[in-house]
Amino acid sequence: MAFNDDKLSLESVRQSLIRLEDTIIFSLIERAKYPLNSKLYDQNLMEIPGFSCSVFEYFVKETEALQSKVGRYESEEEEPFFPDAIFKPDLPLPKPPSVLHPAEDSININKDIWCMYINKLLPQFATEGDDSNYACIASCDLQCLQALSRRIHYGKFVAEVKFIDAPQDYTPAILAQDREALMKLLTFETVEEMVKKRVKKKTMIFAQQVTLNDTIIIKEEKYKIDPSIVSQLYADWVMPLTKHVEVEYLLRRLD
Ligand SMILES: C=C(O[C@@H]1C=C(C(=O)O)C=C[C@H]1O)C(=O)O
Repeated sequence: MAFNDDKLSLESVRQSLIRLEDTIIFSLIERAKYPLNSKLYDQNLMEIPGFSCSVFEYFVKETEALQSKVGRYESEEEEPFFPDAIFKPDLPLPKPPSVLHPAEDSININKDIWCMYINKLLPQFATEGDDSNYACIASCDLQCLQALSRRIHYGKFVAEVKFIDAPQDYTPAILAQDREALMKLLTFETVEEMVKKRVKKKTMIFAQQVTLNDTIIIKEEKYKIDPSIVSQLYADWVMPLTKHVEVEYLLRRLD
């Protein structure tokens, strides 16, 4: 994404984050087609030979194992949800370029993203019920989780460009391992306000019911997903977790 450009810049990284908003909103709209289907996430629903987990966890482990063989996790933009269940790629594909400090490898907050998504976010927008569409729903959930994880771990790239642009500002706080000072330095409240507003506006557009008559229905109850849930998701989780990743990366930037 941003590093396909000649030069990694805060502008190019922010453009990638803006594009990722579309991916997140569309994947949530897809998931919202289905009811909650809570059995999918039940750890004790059934015995899966060789696994001791929910059907969804089994689906994610097996999918990540396959995707790892084709090199998904060779990219600095991708983090697995189950790092212990992935493989080294078995195809001789070229590796994406590396632009981050090697310490990036130690930062993976997917456990927090998983808990937030299943326990907090899904119940807000998935209707109660069970339609037995487990495989389709698991696939939608994984799309949502991968998009959210990519966006949040993109904080590593944001932190890298911020450090490169102003090492004199960040170095003292890194040497002092001062999380609070780093958080203050990397926070741009006006940008965050714009993100929340843009995400709400995009959801209002993408989640409309489009018909062939001229009247586009924009009543709140007709949106495929409530736009305020998505902007709240950004305010409460996506941006704070992105900043958490930024701080964690910067703390290790001079290792
Ligand atoms: C990602 C950035 O860092 C911080 C996090 C933001 C976000 O998650 O959208 C926005 C502004 C900053 O407070 C950025 O500066 O663009």
